Formats: sequence, structure tokens, C-alpha cells
Amino acid sequence: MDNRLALNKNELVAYLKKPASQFTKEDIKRFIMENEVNMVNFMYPGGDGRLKTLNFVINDLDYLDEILSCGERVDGSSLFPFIEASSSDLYVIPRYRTAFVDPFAVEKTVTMLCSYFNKDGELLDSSPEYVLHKACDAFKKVTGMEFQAMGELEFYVIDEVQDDFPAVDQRGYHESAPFAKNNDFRTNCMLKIARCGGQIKYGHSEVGNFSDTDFNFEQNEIEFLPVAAEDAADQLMIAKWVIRNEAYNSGLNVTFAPKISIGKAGSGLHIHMRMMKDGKNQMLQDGIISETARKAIAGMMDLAPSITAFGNTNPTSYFRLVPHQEAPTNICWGDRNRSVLVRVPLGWSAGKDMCGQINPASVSAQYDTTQKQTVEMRSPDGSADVYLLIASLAVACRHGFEMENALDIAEQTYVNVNIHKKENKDKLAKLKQLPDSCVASSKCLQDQRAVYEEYNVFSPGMIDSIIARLKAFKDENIRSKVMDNERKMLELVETYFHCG
Ligand SMILES: NC(=O)CC[C@H](N)C(=O)O
Repeated sequence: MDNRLALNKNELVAYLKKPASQFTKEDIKRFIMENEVNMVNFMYPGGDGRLKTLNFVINDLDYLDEILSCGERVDGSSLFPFIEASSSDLYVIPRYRTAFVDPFAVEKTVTMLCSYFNKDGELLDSSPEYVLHKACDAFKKVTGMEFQAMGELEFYVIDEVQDDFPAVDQRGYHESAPFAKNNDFRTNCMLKIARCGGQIKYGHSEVGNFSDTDFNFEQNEIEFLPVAAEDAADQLMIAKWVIRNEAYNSGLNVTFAPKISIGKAGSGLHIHMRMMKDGKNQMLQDGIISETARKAIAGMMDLAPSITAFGNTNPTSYFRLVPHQEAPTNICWGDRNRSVLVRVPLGWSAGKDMCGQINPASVSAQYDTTQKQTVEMRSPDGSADVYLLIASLAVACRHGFEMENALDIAEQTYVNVNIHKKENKDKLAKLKQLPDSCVASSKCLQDQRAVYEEYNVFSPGMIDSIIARLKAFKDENIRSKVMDNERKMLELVETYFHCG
């Protein structure tokens, strides 16, 4: 077996001895027949950003072949708000490369994610997953590079309050047990996500940590490895589904909601990106951030006011985008600094063998660390439809290569200080602010929609429906409106507790 597959947690990969990207229909059938699999599930994202499930019981080989070859028919109008009930039938067709054994099913079940097709047998133009595909294609066409991404999924785990080894309020970052109470829960989730094909970088407890009289709220994070952007979105969808199921089965509650308590850390869904050519990362040049990366950053700086329309999709999203909580407020980028919108994190660019310095008994590593450099967009949160969000970022990065003044914009928006420190207030005053409500984001999307509609990535109908949805919240100046109204704030938190 290929050495790189030796530790792979996906049971189909281990059994078939090939990477998931090469699974064929015959492979799936063989696995099902030889492993006493009784059920097949199809899963696909609905308009609410969650994975939906369709079950099949397998007691006939011809029927198995039929569903794997033809997919199934579903009611699109019940899945997406933009599909009319009068002509609503859609097809869901399984993508074999996403197959995994459901880690929660009582009966052995093979699950696959599906793509939507219309009555004419074409990929559904307005399905979020196809929008992302089109965005990546357009990116490749314009730049000649592959757009890769990975998400940092933050969430709160909620449990009954325990008095022993109390965690310190807002000091939960990388805390160990027994001060952190949910490390086993998180590692169980990580293992199950890996069994479902997720490529995880690491997991840890996060800053947010607080209690009320009954409950303990502990923030956790699971971060992925950079992969092709379409796979990154699939993996985030699976991860949210796994984490919710694991919580439910363990008697815990979890939320990916952007903000559940004012003054405490919110939960973001930061997206890291890198651009690849011939398998090589293009983000660095001679050890510093490359011109290529700066153009992509400039595109994100220009479209930042409308990216929130995809990444921050309910009124509570805007409670999170406030100073001093490691969340962005203004349109700027910088190195390592968590007050900026786009961060260039440490990227092992010093070219020194640090491990060799402290492990003299080992042969020094010749590791190509240039592959590791990414840039991180920090505004999005867990309310986002992950396909549309990553599509909007692919559009923004592509836009950077089409802007004549991209490098000037990158220079003007660069900051190398914490913009919220008093001594930097002049700098802060010069930076544009992010929208402060769904309504404000909808206006920015209206102004910038042409860029998203180029290359037919987002259809005009889809942009219209996103604008209409955001406007309907009527949440202008939401932050000042709820500042002195805790009841209103809690009502909103409850309404959007299980968003996305
Ligand atoms: N360490 C971090 O970067 C925390 C991020 C923060 N929780 C947010 O809301 O974006």
C-alpha cells in the first residue's frame, strides 16, 4: 500500500488500498458486499447550510448499482428557498470520492456526499457546491493556479457547571485537562471527522471560557489542513455534522453561533488560503510574502465589505466584529497580528532547522517549509454557508489579479501594529470599517455584485436572494440597539444558536 495511506482513518481507504480521490463505483460496490454493509446514505447541503440525509437499505445488488449509477430525485423547493414548488424536482448524484463509513449509524452504513443536477442533467447552476466549483475554475482560468483552503472551526461546548479545577475566565487557550473539561470530547470528534475523510491539522481548547450558575461554556477549535477548496468546504460540512452528533450522543450541547455572550470571545470560522502551481505553494518569494499573495490580499481588501454578506449571515454575527476580542473590525492586513482582517501567520520562513537544534541525536530534517505559508481571512463565522463563503473568497482573490492597482491597495491597507491600542488611533481612523449589520452587508453586496457575477460564478438570481435575505433582518445599527437591552440580545442568541 502507498505509504501515505498507511495511517488513513477512512475504512474504505484502508480496505480498498487507494486514496479516496480514486474511488470508483465498482470499489464502493465491492466494499459494501465484502463488509456486510446494510445501508447507504446520501448527504447534501440544504439552503440552511446543513447536511441533509437520504437513507437506502441495500438488499439487492441491482438496486445498489442503480442508486450509485443514477442517484435519486429530491424536492428542491423544500431544500432551497430559491426553487419554485411548481418545478422543483432535482437529482442528487453521489460523489464516490467522498465515501465513508458513518461513525454514528447503528447499522453499518456507507455515506456519500452528493451534487445537485437539474432536469436537463446539468449541474444545478445555483447550488452552493457548484458555485464554489465555478469560482475555483474561474480562479484557475485567470491565474493559472489552484485555489486551496482550510477552515478553523470554533465552537462552544456547553455542559453542567463543575466546581473542581475551574477554568480561568477568557483564558482557555490550549488549556489542558482537568482545567479544560472537554478535551476527550474534542478528540473523539477529531477521530470521527478523520474517519469521514477529514484532513485535520490539530484541535485545542480556545480562549472563550465562562460559566453562569448552571452551565459551563468552553470554547474549542478544530483546524484543518489546506486542500483543494471544494474538498475544504466538504470537510467543514462533515465536521459540523460530526461535532453536533457527538455532542448529542454525549449529553452535551454545542454551538457554532458567532456570539453567545457580550464581552466574551465569539466563535469565528477563519479561512486560510494558499495558491498552488505545479504542486508548489506560491505564497512566498525569497522568504517573504510574494507579489502573488499580495495581489490576492488586495482583492480581499477591495471586496471585504461584501464578503461579510457570505460570511456573517445573521444579526448576531455583528456582535462578534468588535474590538479586543481577536475579531476584525476594520479593513486591513498584517503579519501575525490578530486585530487585522487578513493575517499572514508565521510560516516557517526563517529557513532554520529548529528541530535539529534541540534534537542533536536525529539527522537534520530537509523539510520544504515554504508549503506551509497561508493567509487567513478572519471575518467569517459559523453562520456562513461554507460553499458560498469559500466561493466568495476565491472570487476576491481572483479579483486581486484583475485589479490594476492591486499592489498599491495592498500597500495602503497594510498595518504592522495592534490597531486597537491607543497609540495607533490615527492609523485606525484611516482604515475603512467592516459592515455593522446584515442590512449594511446587503448594501455592500449590491454595490459590488458585478465582480461575483463575472464568469457566471454567482447567478444574478442567487445574489438577489442573498441580498433579500440579509435585508429582511432589518437589523440596521444592531449593536447600539441591543447594547442596553440584554433581553433582546439573548432572544437573538437563542434564535440563531444552531445557525449554519
Ligand atoms: N485565536 C483566535 O484567533 C480567536 C479568534 C476569535 N475567537 C474570533 O472570534 O475570531
